[in-house]
Amino acid sequence: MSFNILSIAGTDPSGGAGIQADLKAFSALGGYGMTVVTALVAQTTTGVTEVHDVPARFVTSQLDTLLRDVRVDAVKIGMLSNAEVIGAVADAIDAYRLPNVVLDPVMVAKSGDRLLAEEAVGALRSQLLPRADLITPNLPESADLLGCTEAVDLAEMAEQAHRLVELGPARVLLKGGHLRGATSTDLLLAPDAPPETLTAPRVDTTNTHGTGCTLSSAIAALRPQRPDWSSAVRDAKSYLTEALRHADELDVGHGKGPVHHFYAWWQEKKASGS
Ligand SMILES: Nc1ncnc2c1ncn2[C@@H]1O[C@H](COP(=O)(O)OP(=O)(O)O)[C@@H](O)[C@H]1O
Ligand SMILES: Cc1ncc(COP(=O)(O)O)c(N)n1
Repeated sequence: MSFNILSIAGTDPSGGAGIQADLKAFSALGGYGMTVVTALVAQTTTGVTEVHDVPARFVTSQLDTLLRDVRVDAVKIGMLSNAEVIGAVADAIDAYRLPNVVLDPVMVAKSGDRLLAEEAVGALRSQLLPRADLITPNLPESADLLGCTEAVDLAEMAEQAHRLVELGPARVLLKGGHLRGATSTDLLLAPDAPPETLTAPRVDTTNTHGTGCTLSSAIAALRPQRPDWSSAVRDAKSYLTEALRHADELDVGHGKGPVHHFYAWWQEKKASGS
Protein backbone atom coordinates (compact mmCIF):
# COMPACT_ATOMS: atom_id res chain seq x y z
CA MET A 1 0.00 0.00 0.00
CA SER A 2 1.45 3.38 -0.94
CA PHE A 3 0.35 6.68 0.55
CA ASN A 4 0.07 9.97 -1.33
CA ILE A 5 1.14 12.99 0.72
CA LEU A 6 0.50 16.55 -0.46
CA SER A 7 2.44 19.66 0.55
CA ILE A 8 0.78 23.04 0.02
CA ALA A 9 3.59 25.53 0.69
CA GLY A 10 6.22 27.96 -0.57
CA THR A 11 9.63 27.21 -2.04
CA ASP A 12 13.24 27.37 -0.84
CA PRO A 13 15.93 27.22 -3.55
CA SER A 14 18.50 26.16 -0.93
CA GLY A 15 16.39 23.06 -0.25
CA GLY A 16 16.25 23.42 3.53
CA ALA A 17 12.68 24.60 4.14
CA GLY A 18 9.31 24.77 2.38
CA ILE A 19 8.25 22.44 -0.41
CA GLN A 20 11.77 21.13 -0.95
CA ALA A 21 12.20 20.04 2.69
CA ASP A 22 8.69 18.60 2.67
CA LEU A 23 9.40 16.35 -0.32
CA LYS A 24 12.63 15.10 1.27
CA ALA A 25 10.80 14.17 4.48
CA PHE A 26 7.93 12.49 2.58
CA SER A 27 10.37 10.36 0.55
CA ALA A 28 12.56 9.49 3.53
CA LEU A 29 9.51 8.25 5.43
CA GLY A 30 8.05 6.13 2.65
CA GLY A 31 5.36 8.51 1.33
CA TYR A 32 4.71 9.49 -2.29
CA GLY A 33 5.20 13.28 -2.32
CA MET A 34 3.13 15.83 -4.26
CA THR A 35 3.11 19.66 -4.17
CA VAL A 36 0.95 22.71 -4.72
CA VAL A 37 3.11 25.86 -4.70
CA THR A 38 1.71 28.96 -2.97
CA ALA A 39 4.71 31.30 -3.28
CA LEU A 40 8.10 31.39 -4.95
CA VAL A 41 10.61 32.54 -2.35
CA ALA A 42 14.11 33.79 -3.13
CA GLN A 43 15.78 32.59 0.07
CA THR A 44 18.71 30.64 1.39
CA THR A 45 20.34 29.85 4.74
CA THR A 46 20.97 33.56 5.38
CA GLY A 47 17.47 34.87 4.74
CA VAL A 48 14.79 35.89 2.26
CA THR A 49 15.45 38.45 -0.49
CA GLU A 50 12.10 38.39 -2.31
CA VAL A 51 8.72 36.68 -2.33
CA HIS A 52 6.65 36.18 -5.48
CA ASP A 53 3.11 35.16 -4.50
CA VAL A 54 1.25 32.69 -6.68
CA PRO A 55 -2.21 34.18 -7.44
CA ALA A 56 -4.94 32.47 -5.39
CA ARG A 57 -6.78 31.58 -8.60
CA PHE A 58 -3.75 29.60 -9.74
CA VAL A 59 -3.40 27.87 -6.36
CA THR A 60 -7.00 26.71 -6.88
CA SER A 61 -6.15 25.61 -10.41
CA GLN A 62 -3.24 23.48 -9.14
CA LEU A 63 -5.44 21.97 -6.41
CA ASP A 64 -8.37 21.21 -8.73
CA THR A 65 -6.13 19.72 -11.41
CA LEU A 66 -4.39 17.46 -8.91
CA LEU A 67 -7.34 16.48 -6.74
CA ARG A 68 -9.63 15.53 -9.63
CA ASP A 69 -7.11 12.85 -10.52
CA VAL A 70 -5.17 11.75 -7.46
CA ARG A 71 -6.27 10.36 -4.05
CA VAL A 72 -4.59 12.20 -1.20
CA ASP A 73 -3.96 10.40 2.12
CA ALA A 74 -2.54 13.31 4.12
CA VAL A 75 -1.83 17.01 3.64
CA LYS A 76 0.83 19.29 5.07
CA ILE A 77 0.08 23.00 4.77
CA GLY A 78 2.94 25.48 5.22
CA MET A 79 3.53 29.03 3.93
CA LEU A 80 0.35 30.61 2.53
CA SER A 81 1.46 34.24 2.12
CA ASN A 82 -1.92 36.00 2.11
CA ALA A 83 -5.64 35.79 2.92
CA GLU A 84 -6.72 34.99 -0.66
CA VAL A 85 -4.51 31.89 -0.76
CA ILE A 86 -5.81 30.87 2.68
CA GLY A 87 -9.37 31.06 1.28
CA ALA A 88 -8.43 28.96 -1.74
CA VAL A 89 -6.91 26.24 0.46
CA ALA A 90 -9.88 26.24 2.88
CA ASP A 91 -12.28 25.79 -0.07
CA ALA A 92 -10.26 22.83 -1.40
CA ILE A 93 -10.20 21.11 2.02
CA ASP A 94 -14.02 21.26 2.04
CA ALA A 95 -14.64 20.48 -1.63
CA TYR A 96 -12.37 17.40 -1.67
CA ARG A 97 -12.83 16.43 1.99
CA LEU A 98 -9.07 16.25 2.41
CA PRO A 99 -8.05 13.86 5.22
CA ASN A 100 -5.26 14.13 7.81
CA VAL A 101 -4.67 17.87 7.44
CA VAL A 102 -1.50 19.02 9.26
CA LEU A 103 -1.30 22.82 9.37
CA ASP A 104 2.05 24.44 10.16
CA PRO A 105 0.93 28.06 10.67
CA VAL A 106 4.07 29.55 9.10
CA MET A 107 4.32 33.30 9.74
CA VAL A 108 7.96 34.40 10.03
CA ALA A 109 11.14 32.60 8.84
CA LYS A 110 14.01 31.90 11.28
CA SER A 111 15.80 34.77 9.51
CA GLY A 112 13.04 37.13 10.73
CA ASP A 113 11.42 37.66 7.30
CA ARG A 114 7.61 37.59 7.11
CA LEU A 115 6.09 34.69 5.15
CA LEU A 116 2.45 35.53 5.95
CA ALA A 117 1.02 39.05 5.70
CA GLU A 118 0.25 40.39 9.17
CA GLU A 119 -3.33 41.17 8.15
CA ALA A 120 -3.84 37.51 7.09
CA VAL A 121 -3.35 36.05 10.59
CA GLY A 122 -7.09 36.48 11.27
CA ALA A 123 -7.99 34.51 8.12
CA LEU A 124 -5.60 31.73 9.12
CA ARG A 125 -7.19 31.62 12.58
CA SER A 126 -10.82 31.64 11.43
CA GLN A 127 -10.65 29.71 8.14
CA LEU A 128 -7.91 27.12 8.54
CA LEU A 129 -7.52 26.31 12.23
CA PRO A 130 -11.02 24.76 12.45
CA ARG A 131 -10.32 22.66 9.34
CA ALA A 132 -7.04 21.19 10.62
CA ASP A 133 -6.62 17.75 12.21
CA LEU A 134 -3.39 19.01 13.76
CA ILE A 135 -1.74 22.43 14.01
CA THR A 136 1.99 22.74 14.78
CA PRO A 137 2.72 26.32 15.90
CA ASN A 138 6.06 27.37 17.36
CA LEU A 139 6.03 29.75 20.33
CA PRO A 140 5.93 33.05 18.34
CA GLU A 141 3.15 31.66 16.10
CA SER A 142 1.14 30.55 19.13
CA ALA A 143 1.47 34.05 20.62
CA ASP A 144 0.35 35.65 17.32
CA LEU A 145 -2.65 33.34 16.98
CA LEU A 146 -3.73 34.01 20.57
CA GLY A 147 -2.79 37.70 20.65
CA CYS A 148 -0.59 37.28 23.75
CA THR A 149 3.08 37.19 24.69
CA GLU A 150 5.33 34.19 24.00
CA ALA A 151 5.31 31.31 26.49
CA VAL A 152 8.51 31.20 28.54
CA ASP A 153 8.13 27.76 30.19
CA LEU A 154 6.21 24.50 30.00
CA ALA A 155 3.40 25.70 32.26
CA GLU A 156 2.70 28.67 29.98
CA MET A 157 2.97 26.38 26.93
CA ALA A 158 0.31 24.08 28.43
CA GLU A 159 -1.97 27.04 29.07
CA GLN A 160 -1.54 28.31 25.48
CA ALA A 161 -2.07 24.81 24.01
CA HIS A 162 -5.47 24.68 25.76
CA ARG A 163 -6.43 28.07 24.33
CA LEU A 164 -5.29 27.04 20.83
CA VAL A 165 -7.49 23.91 20.91
CA GLU A 166 -10.44 26.19 21.66
CA LEU A 167 -9.84 27.91 18.30
CA GLY A 168 -11.08 24.75 16.55
CA PRO A 169 -8.30 22.40 15.41
CA ALA A 170 -8.77 18.73 16.34
CA ARG A 171 -5.40 18.79 18.13
CA VAL A 172 -2.36 20.99 18.75
CA LEU A 173 1.35 20.24 18.81
CA LEU A 174 2.87 23.31 20.46
CA LYS A 175 6.60 23.25 19.67
CA GLY A 176 9.06 24.38 22.31
CA GLY A 177 12.19 24.60 20.15
CA HIS A 178 12.51 28.33 20.89
CA LEU A 179 12.98 27.74 24.64
CA ARG A 180 16.45 27.03 26.02
CA GLY A 181 17.65 24.06 28.06
CA ALA A 182 19.13 20.59 27.67
CA THR A 183 15.98 19.25 26.05
CA SER A 184 13.59 20.46 23.38
CA THR A 185 10.04 19.77 24.51
CA ASP A 186 6.77 19.92 22.58
CA LEU A 187 3.21 19.48 23.91
CA LEU A 188 0.52 17.47 22.12
CA LEU A 189 -3.02 18.29 23.17
CA ALA A 190 -6.43 17.11 21.96
CA PRO A 191 -9.68 18.28 23.60
CA ASP A 192 -10.62 14.80 24.81
CA ALA A 193 -7.23 13.51 26.02
CA PRO A 194 -4.63 14.39 28.66
CA PRO A 195 -1.69 16.47 27.33
CA GLU A 196 1.32 14.51 26.10
CA THR A 197 4.86 15.78 26.56
CA LEU A 198 7.38 14.96 23.83
CA THR A 199 10.94 15.53 24.89
CA ALA A 200 14.13 15.13 22.85
CA PRO A 201 17.73 15.97 23.73
CA ARG A 202 18.57 19.45 22.42
CA VAL A 203 21.05 19.03 19.56
CA ASP A 204 23.89 21.55 19.67
CA THR A 205 23.74 22.88 16.11
CA THR A 206 22.93 26.13 14.30
CA ASN A 207 21.51 24.12 11.39
CA THR A 208 17.86 24.63 12.25
CA HIS A 209 16.58 26.02 8.94
CA GLY A 210 13.41 24.10 8.12
CA THR A 211 12.95 22.17 11.38
CA GLY A 212 9.26 23.10 11.56
CA CYS A 213 8.68 22.22 7.88
CA THR A 214 10.42 18.89 8.37
CA LEU A 215 8.46 17.97 11.51
CA SER A 216 5.02 18.77 10.07
CA SER A 217 5.84 16.91 6.84
CA ALA A 218 7.14 13.90 8.72
CA ILE A 219 3.88 13.80 10.71
CA ALA A 220 1.80 13.97 7.49
CA ALA A 221 3.88 11.22 5.88
CA LEU A 222 3.62 8.94 8.93
CA ARG A 223 -0.03 9.49 9.92
CA PRO A 224 -1.47 7.08 7.30
CA GLN A 225 1.14 4.51 8.37
CA ARG A 226 0.42 4.75 12.11
CA PRO A 227 -2.64 3.78 14.19
CA ASP A 228 -3.07 7.23 15.78
CA TRP A 229 -1.80 10.80 15.81
CA SER A 230 0.27 10.32 18.94
CA SER A 231 2.48 7.60 17.44
CA ALA A 232 2.82 9.52 14.14
CA VAL A 233 3.92 12.65 16.03
CA ARG A 234 6.36 10.73 18.27
CA ASP A 235 8.03 8.97 15.32
CA ALA A 236 8.15 12.24 13.36
CA LYS A 237 9.94 13.93 16.27
CA SER A 238 12.47 11.06 16.43
CA TYR A 239 13.06 11.48 12.69
CA LEU A 240 13.61 15.24 13.10
CA THR A 241 15.99 14.78 16.04
CA GLU A 242 18.04 12.35 13.92
CA ALA A 243 17.98 14.83 11.01
CA LEU A 244 19.26 17.55 13.39
CA ARG A 245 21.98 15.23 14.77
CA HIS A 246 23.32 14.66 11.26
CA ALA A 247 22.91 18.28 10.11
CA ASP A 248 26.58 19.15 10.66
CA GLU A 249 27.57 16.55 8.02
CA LEU A 250 26.14 18.93 5.41
CA ASP A 251 28.00 21.93 4.00
CA VAL A 252 25.19 24.21 2.76
CA GLY A 253 25.47 27.99 2.86
CA HIS A 254 26.83 30.47 5.38
CA GLY A 255 23.83 31.03 7.66
CA LYS A 256 21.47 28.69 9.54
CA GLY A 257 21.99 25.50 7.55
CA PRO A 258 19.39 22.79 6.82
CA VAL A 259 18.81 19.53 8.65
CA HIS A 260 19.99 16.28 7.04
CA HIS A 261 17.12 14.08 5.87
CA PHE A 262 18.56 10.83 7.02
CA TYR A 263 17.05 8.14 4.82
CA ALA A 264 19.22 5.40 6.38
CA TRP A 265 17.64 5.93 9.81
CA TRP A 266 14.16 5.09 8.53
CA GLN A 267 15.38 2.13 6.51
CA GLU A 268 17.22 0.69 9.53
CA LYS A 269 14.13 1.24 11.70
CA LYS A 270 11.97 -0.56 9.12
CA ALA A 271 14.45 -3.39 8.73
CA SER A 272 14.54 -3.93 12.51
CA GLY A 273 10.72 -4.03 12.55
CA SER A 274 10.35 -1.18 15.07
N1 LIG B 1 18.36 22.21 18.76
C1 LIG B 1 17.34 21.36 18.74
N2 LIG B 1 17.49 20.09 19.15
C2 LIG B 1 16.47 19.21 19.13
N3 LIG B 1 15.23 19.52 18.71
C3 LIG B 1 15.00 20.78 18.29
C4 LIG B 1 16.02 21.77 18.29
N4 LIG B 1 15.49 22.94 17.81
C5 LIG B 1 14.22 22.68 17.53
N5 LIG B 1 13.91 21.39 17.84
C6 LIG B 1 12.62 20.72 17.63
O1 LIG B 1 12.29 20.97 16.26
C7 LIG B 1 10.88 21.15 16.12
C8 LIG B 1 10.58 22.50 15.50
O2 LIG B 1 11.06 23.44 16.40
P1 LIG B 1 10.71 24.96 16.64
O3 LIG B 1 12.04 25.65 16.57
O4 LIG B 1 9.97 25.08 17.91
O5 LIG B 1 9.75 25.36 15.44
P2 LIG B 1 10.00 26.18 14.10
O6 LIG B 1 11.05 25.43 13.31
O7 LIG B 1 8.66 26.16 13.45
O8 LIG B 1 10.44 27.55 14.53
C9 LIG B 1 10.30 20.91 17.51
O9 LIG B 1 9.96 19.55 17.65
C10 LIG B 1 11.45 21.29 18.44
O10 LIG B 1 11.33 20.67 19.69
C1 LIG C 1 8.86 28.46 2.02
C2 LIG C 1 9.19 28.46 3.46
N1 LIG C 1 8.34 27.89 4.34
C3 LIG C 1 8.63 27.88 5.65
C4 LIG C 1 9.79 28.44 6.12
C5 LIG C 1 10.07 28.45 7.62
O1 LIG C 1 11.22 27.74 7.96
P1 LIG C 1 12.21 28.33 9.05
O2 LIG C 1 11.36 28.85 10.19
O3 LIG C 1 13.05 27.19 9.47
O4 LIG C 1 12.95 29.44 8.35
C6 LIG C 1 10.67 29.03 5.20
N2 LIG C 1 11.83 29.62 5.57
N3 LIG C 1 10.34 29.04 3.87
